[in-house]
Amino acid sequence: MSPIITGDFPQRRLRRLRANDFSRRLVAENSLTVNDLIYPVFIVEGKNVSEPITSMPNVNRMSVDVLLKEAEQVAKLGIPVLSLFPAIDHSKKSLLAEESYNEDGLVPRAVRALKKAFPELGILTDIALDPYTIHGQDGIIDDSGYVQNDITVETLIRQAMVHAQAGVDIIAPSDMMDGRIGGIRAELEDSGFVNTQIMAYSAKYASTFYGPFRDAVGSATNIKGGNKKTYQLNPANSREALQEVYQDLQEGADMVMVKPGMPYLDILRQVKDTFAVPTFAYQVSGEYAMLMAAINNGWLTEAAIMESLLCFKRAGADGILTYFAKQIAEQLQAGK
Ligand SMILES: NCc1[nH]cc(CCC(=O)O)c1CC(=O)O
Ligand SMILES: [Mg+2]
Repeated sequence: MSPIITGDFPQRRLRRLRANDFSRRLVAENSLTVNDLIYPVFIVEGKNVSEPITSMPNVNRMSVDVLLKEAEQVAKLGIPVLSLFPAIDHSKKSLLAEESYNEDGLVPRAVRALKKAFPELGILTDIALDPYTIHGQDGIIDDSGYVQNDITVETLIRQAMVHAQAGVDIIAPSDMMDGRIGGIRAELEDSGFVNTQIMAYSAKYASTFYGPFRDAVGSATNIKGGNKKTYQLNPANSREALQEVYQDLQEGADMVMVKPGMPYLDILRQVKDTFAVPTFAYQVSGEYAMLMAAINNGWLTEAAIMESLLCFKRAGADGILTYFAKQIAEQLQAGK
């Protein structure tokens, strides 16, 4: 180790700087600010709808009118980005997921309403077919149930273009098909959307921690005992995650993401150190559910939330998608 940062007791008492609040703050290596937050929300059709999600306490599915009120608070708090996840009525789901590229669908309508009311608030949309397929898989399946890559990518491109036309700021493909970033980027360029940003869910693992999300968007019952192991990464792997990130960057991603968050902090650190690009982490629904369950039982205090988010910063995240975004922004604003 460098002599500059080593030193032996008692010349160097490491506890000295920890003795006061002022010096702990002064020497803190990382901090969380409101600028690090992306707030994921669930949307549904209807008016004045706000329905609770059992496995995600305090998170509701909102109709667009309710979302606009929520977005006003989000913008006031200074949260940079809101990310939209639709729960689609079962009658609109199909094998080919045609509703995913309906110009008058729930997501494009929500994007247009949000961009009109709050032009400064960044809007991110998820690109994947799972809210729109009857089986809950992220793509189009063949007779054996296998998710087919290339025809799925064609549909994802259509979905992305509909979102771009609605005015979305950030397109975030979460489907893990090969080549989708390149396909979407080429079509955006050809259509003049040169400044539409892409945040790629690059290192997305086949995780059980997405369970509560699948309840929230209503794909859980559809996917039944199924899984997404033929396209999402194996939790045993890390070298492969770097290859995924490399490909997405080569194909035109502006930002990359690691998902889930806390169980994959090692991947986050490796991605940041290897590529030095804007890198995000998703504190997913299962992580939210775990923390809320423990907090609501009195087994953990609420301070666990801030600690969990700070760990992402320490591991190299430039920002975090978290269902706690609004709550934490309020806490930060209050100076706590
Ligand atoms: N492609 C859909 C998608 N986009 C974000 C999440 C998970 C988010 C969360 O758990 O909070 C998922 C679920 C999945 O891949 O099954
Ligand atoms: Mg890939």
